[in-house]
Amino acid sequence: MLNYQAILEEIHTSLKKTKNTGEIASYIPELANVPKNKLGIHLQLITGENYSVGDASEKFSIQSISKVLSLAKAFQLVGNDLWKRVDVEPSGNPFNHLSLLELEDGIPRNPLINSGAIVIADVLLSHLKNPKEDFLNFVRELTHDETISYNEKIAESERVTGFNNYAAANLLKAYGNLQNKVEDVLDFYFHQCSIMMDCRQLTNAFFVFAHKGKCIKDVQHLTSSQVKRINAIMLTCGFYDEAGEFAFEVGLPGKSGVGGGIVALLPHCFTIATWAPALNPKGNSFLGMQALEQFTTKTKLSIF
Ligand SMILES: NC(=O)CC[C@H](N)C(=O)O
Repeated sequence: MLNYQAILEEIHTSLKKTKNTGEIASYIPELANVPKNKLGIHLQLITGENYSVGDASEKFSIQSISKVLSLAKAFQLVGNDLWKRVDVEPSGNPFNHLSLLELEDGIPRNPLINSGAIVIADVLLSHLKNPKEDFLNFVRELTHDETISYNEKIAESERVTGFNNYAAANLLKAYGNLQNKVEDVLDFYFHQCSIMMDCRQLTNAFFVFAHKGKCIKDVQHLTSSQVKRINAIMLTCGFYDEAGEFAFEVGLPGKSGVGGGIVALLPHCFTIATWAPALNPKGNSFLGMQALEQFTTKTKLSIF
């Protein structure tokens, strides 16, 4: 039997000694206020045991990690029709690149790059009565946690500096792949990215992807086929142009965000979340990637 607590502590100790060459994302000014040296890891086994180390109970902005949750809600609402508007291929490009979007007639490569997530936001706007409220309720239902909320300051900070996302949304609109107003879709998108969670809450939220669509309280939210597809998209697209590297080093489906969070999972076994806000040049947490590499190497638990 593995001593998970001891393993997490070993990883934490070793990474605290590592020179952190990552940089905090400052293109969203409000994110730049977070101390660089934070490091938290939380592990939740499918059997319900929990293990924590470091700053695992401090909340941070989940940013692009929210794209998996919005994808899950949209997939639940419209099923396979979703794939008419967004593809499922890795982009091999940074999360905010637009060149492929133009080459491919306004169909984003996948739902986890910004343009793809903006299309998903548009789908949710068209299908939810009170989009921001209903989406937040979905996240709260998955986690059974009413304390999870948007961070209005971060959403506003991104709105006033989000020129690249405005460009993406306008391009999508020009190609006829947005039904709602650019401003409304982006308002929803900036809010979903601003959601605050700690590492433990993230392992609760992503439990559904490790447990055939059932959340921590055993309620079925997605079919096992939907979960299989979402996990495949996380594995191939969850880390943008570093998805190959993450599969190679860690070997788990997962998702990163520019707030410094990463969540990953082994189907039928566990979910794990890390938070270390300084990012590598590809926009993924510098220490978080290493923490997860060490975890799957030490435990020999990966999908491969
Ligand atoms: N990779 C990320 O976390 C990016 C999300 C961020 N809100 C953006 O759109 O730029």
